[in-house]
Amino acid sequence: MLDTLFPPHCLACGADVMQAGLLCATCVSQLHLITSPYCHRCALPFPSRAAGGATLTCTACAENPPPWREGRAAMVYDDLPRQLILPLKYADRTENATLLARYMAAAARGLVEKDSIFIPVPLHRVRLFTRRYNQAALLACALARQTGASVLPDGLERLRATPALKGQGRTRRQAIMQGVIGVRGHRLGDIAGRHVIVVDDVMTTGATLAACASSLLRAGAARVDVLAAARACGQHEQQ
Ligand SMILES: O=P(O)(O)OC[C@H]1O[C@@H](O)[C@H](O)[C@@H]1O
Repeated sequence: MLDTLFPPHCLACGADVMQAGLLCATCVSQLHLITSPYCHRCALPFPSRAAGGATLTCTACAENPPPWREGRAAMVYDDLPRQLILPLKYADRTENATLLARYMAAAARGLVEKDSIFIPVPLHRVRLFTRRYNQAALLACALARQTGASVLPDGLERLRATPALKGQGRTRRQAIMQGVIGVRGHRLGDIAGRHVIVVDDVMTTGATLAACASSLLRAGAARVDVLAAARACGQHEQQ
């Protein structure tokens, strides 16, 4: 009945689909899912297994290892993921989180244990007030529903408002994120000794996820991994 009144549409292009919450076949074929081989620290796809060396680690991560243990991302951040993530972030298309989380859960296979906790990258309270929701928290909650692991949507907080990272290089992004993320005091007991997976929509340089991972490790998390819906790389790095 509802499908007759509101026929389901592809979440990216709007074409008719059989079931709500999905992509049409054409859009699915445009997704570049990140499958092996990729850098195990930052999820950067490698052109070949040999390119990652014996440890499957990219040069940037080998030279400057990130604070987290493993990094995964579901897809390359190119045109199609942009059509899902930007509306999720800026146009109230919150239903896109469920679909993206499905791809993220697949990318995180083998990483999520039943006692793992998903914690989203936090928004500053002013940004949260204007946007009314945190897109990373929606992804983390959908991941928890889909995997059976737990979620702490308010585990981390952004201690001060930061300028947009779009268009900024790695060094500037790291400087902007310095000391910006903290663990909420009332969540310290939930985090100490636990395996945490930090969740975000996009990983570009990893500066944001690194700030989160460092705070969680300082707060006593036993292990921190990171999981993004999309990994910006190459010509798609500016977002
Ligand atoms: O910190 P890096 O990985 O450079 O940039 C990714 C961040 O920049 C934001 O737009 C994204 O939502 C994400 O939080």
